[in-house]
Amino acid sequence: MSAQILDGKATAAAIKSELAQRVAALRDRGVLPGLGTVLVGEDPGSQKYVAGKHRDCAQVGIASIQRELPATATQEEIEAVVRELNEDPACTGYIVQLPLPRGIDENRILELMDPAKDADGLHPTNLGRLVLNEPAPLPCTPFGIVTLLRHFGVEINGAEVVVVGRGVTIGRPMPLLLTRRSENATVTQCHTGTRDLAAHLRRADIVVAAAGVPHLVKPEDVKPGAAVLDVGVSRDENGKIVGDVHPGVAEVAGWISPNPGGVGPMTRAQLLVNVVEAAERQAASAA
Ligand SMILES: Nc1nc(=O)c2c([nH]1)NC[C@@H]1CN(c3ccc(C(=O)N[C@@H](CCC(=O)O)C(=O)O)cc3)C=[N+]21
Repeated sequence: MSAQILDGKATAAAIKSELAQRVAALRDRGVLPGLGTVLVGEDPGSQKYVAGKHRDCAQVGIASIQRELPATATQEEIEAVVRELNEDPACTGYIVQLPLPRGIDENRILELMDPAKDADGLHPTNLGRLVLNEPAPLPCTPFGIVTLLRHFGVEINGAEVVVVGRGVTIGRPMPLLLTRRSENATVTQCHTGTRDLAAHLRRADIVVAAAGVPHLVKPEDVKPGAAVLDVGVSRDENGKIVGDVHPGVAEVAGWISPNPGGVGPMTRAQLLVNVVEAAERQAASAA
């Protein structure tokens, strides 16, 4: 038996076609959503992701505002671009592509962003709102994972979930989303300090593997029928994506997200959701 595929590419396409209608309605009211991206340095992976985001924008009718700085950019130069996007009415939402070059204070950059334009949901005010159960743009990857599970009818309510990883973009916010009353999961967060990862994994109905360790989740550690989400995007020597989930897991799991084609496209789709919702709110408060 082989796991059912949590097809992020197809699900993202469905979300994008719904968003295209909402963007058309906004444009009829004279509002044009615009996504800004700030890319610092020449990392080929980051360039590829940012290019993908602008391609998605074109598909749904969102304007693209691209800002690129060299790897040698200073803290002050990056902050100047952030201030410029905060002021630019054409930019209704934006992201600063992470990681930033060494020596740059990432948190200070995130904090400087206008939280109303935070398309990633990573501004401290918006992460705080998530903790406080207040409406806010949600971090795109955790949001995309919840949407993907819902789309395929994977039961989240009452599920035992193991999140592997404690990074700021996925590992830390993921349990906050999953433990809301609307999701109602029980979550264990594992990380490099976890004594017996396999023991936790074996009990999980849903595994979110976001450690960035190639093939960390092995077939023998997965409960038969579990849903396994592969968030890792390590690269092998040929530049090919290697996930956190061993390919053999597909023979044990009930559902598995392919990588590529799973969580990545969902992340991008939820980014567009955040941009459109920010534009809708900005239009409502201007009216
Ligand atoms: N401020 C910020 N926000 C982010 O959302 C953010 C970031 N920084 N830094 C880097 C990570 C990485 N990330 C990905 C998004 C889409 C794919 C994606 O769509 N991947 C395709 C394949 C792409 C390929 O083949 O390289 C797929 O999975 O099918 C991957 C990775 C967003 N990130």
